[in-house]
Amino acid sequence: MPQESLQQQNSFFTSPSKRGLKGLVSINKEASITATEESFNDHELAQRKAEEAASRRYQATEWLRQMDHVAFASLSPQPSEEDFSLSLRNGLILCNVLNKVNPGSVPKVVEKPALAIQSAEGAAHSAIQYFENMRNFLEAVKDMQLLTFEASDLEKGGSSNKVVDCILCLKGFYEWKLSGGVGVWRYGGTVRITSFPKKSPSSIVGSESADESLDELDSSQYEQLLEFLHLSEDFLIEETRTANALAFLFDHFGLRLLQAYLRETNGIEDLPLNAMVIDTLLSKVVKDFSSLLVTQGTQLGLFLKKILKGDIGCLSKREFIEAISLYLNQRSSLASNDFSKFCICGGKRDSIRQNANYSSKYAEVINIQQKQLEGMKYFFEETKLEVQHMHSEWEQELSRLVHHIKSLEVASSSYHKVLEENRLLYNQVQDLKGAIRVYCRVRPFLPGQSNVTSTVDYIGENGDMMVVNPLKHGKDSRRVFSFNKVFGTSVTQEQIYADTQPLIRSVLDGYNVCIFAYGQTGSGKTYTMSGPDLTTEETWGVNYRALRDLFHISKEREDSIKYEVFVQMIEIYNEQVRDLLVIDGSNRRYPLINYLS
Ligand SMILES: Nc1ncnc2c1ncn2[C@@H]1O[C@H](COP(=O)(O)OP(=O)(O)OP(=O)(O)O)[C@@H](O)[C@H]1O
Repeated sequence: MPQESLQQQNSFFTSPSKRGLKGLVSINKEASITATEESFNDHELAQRKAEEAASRRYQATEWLRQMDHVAFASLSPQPSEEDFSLSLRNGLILCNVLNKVNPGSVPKVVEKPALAIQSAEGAAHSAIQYFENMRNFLEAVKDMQLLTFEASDLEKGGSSNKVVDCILCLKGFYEWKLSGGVGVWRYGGTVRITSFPKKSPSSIVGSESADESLDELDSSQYEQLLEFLHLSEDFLIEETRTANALAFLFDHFGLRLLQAYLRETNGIEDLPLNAMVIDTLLSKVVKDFSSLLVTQGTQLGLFLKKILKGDIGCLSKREFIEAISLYLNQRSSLASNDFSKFCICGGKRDSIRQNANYSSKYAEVINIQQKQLEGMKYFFEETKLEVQHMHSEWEQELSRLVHHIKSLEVASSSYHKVLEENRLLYNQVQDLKGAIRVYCRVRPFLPGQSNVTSTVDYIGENGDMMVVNPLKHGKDSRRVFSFNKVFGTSVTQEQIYADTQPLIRSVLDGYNVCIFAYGQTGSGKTYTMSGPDLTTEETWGVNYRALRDLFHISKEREDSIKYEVFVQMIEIYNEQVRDLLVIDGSNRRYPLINYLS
């Protein structure tokens, strides 16, 4: 459908690649519109075109009325085509509006409201009187490379559509400028390419509503079209850079803002950062970024006007470009103007554009580096604080440890003192008990000796023992012997060792101790000193129990004292000393030492 095709063409602001393609697409669609139009009812089509033209005319009129008080007074909100042309024919409204859009474009405007007689009869006189206005307006518009029209288009039989196109184009340019002049601009839904050939046929560039169909394109227009498409490619490259820079700026700024929200918004940590929350935050960021662009554009405009000393009201093109260069240099030196290169639209002199690009790129690099530096500085400060904090914590911990160690030292020295005292007392007790102690153990009868009568008559608690000699009579038959202690036949190995054990500890405190068994053959010396069964701990004799305690105590004291234990086991038999630890059966004579641990 033709209407749909037009809507599709009018409803985009797409990526550069899509826009690059659009030049071709729009022409093809216009051709298809022309072909399809024939199948439509002529009347219906004409009516629709008239409605569309009227709608665009009202749109242009509304804007003119907003921009200029003369237009407000002389133009009705919805003028007929004739009234519209008549009101604009003297060029006064157009010049006034153009000077507002681009101050100084028409330096001299013939302004005699009294003579602005709005009547069909006075049109010729008015056209002559204000011919200068119209000429100046058309030249200025052409200089600005906007859509233009012929003066005759405002006369009877002329095409007011071209005039409407020119005004809407001017409107689009004005709005684009107000929003900061970034990138490309559009009017009536059509992207305006800001790059033109030296002799640009501005009347066809981007003019969707032009009445001409593809069929009507003559060869020169076709060449112009090809030139336009070629230039579109150049523009495409330039615009891709612009788009990349904008994408970078947005990413940088957007992510910074997002980061700031996440850091500074209270209670955000309670929110689950799911896709919906991220989307919401990002849409807020996008909104902020958009408003920043608009604000920045407005401020830029104000700043430029200030630099240009707006009260002068007019400057030559060269002066204006010089002022922009000056402004860019100032902004570059401040290293904070990411948008500077977009302030100059395409189509200007190459040298100016290159300077602006270099300046802008330089500013961009400096800006990025400065931001990185700021980030590093911030990070450095944070790390420094962290290190200082850790340092003070370590110092506190260290002083606590030093204090603790000192108190331990004090406690340790006291402990050693007490321990020493304890040892002294202990060994004094052992001395008091007697340096030489003699114990007597009575061996039970061996199996098979049950009929024999024991010679031990009585064993006293104080170490006395009475022995009966059946071969003697009277007083001589009984004799009493005194020992430190007498152990009866039922005493266990453990009980025997209990009286010996304290002496083992004295050995480790540096006292000399000697334990030996004495008695006739078969009296139980081996039984008492070694024990009948080494595999059973219960039956261990004095030797093994003493060694076990020695190793146990030396283990307990290993942190403070290191003991070396040597063992030797000897037997004195028939007045000969023999080594009992020799295992080859040679019974080598003393001294021979075996090292145990
Ligand atoms: N208190 C005891 N209870 C039970 N049996 C014992 C006791 N003392 C010794 N005997 C037993 O008496 C026997 C002789 O003991 P043992 O060999 O110890 O004597 P001895 O003095 O070492 O002899 P020798 O001097 O000839 O070596 C062994 O059979 C031993 O088991």
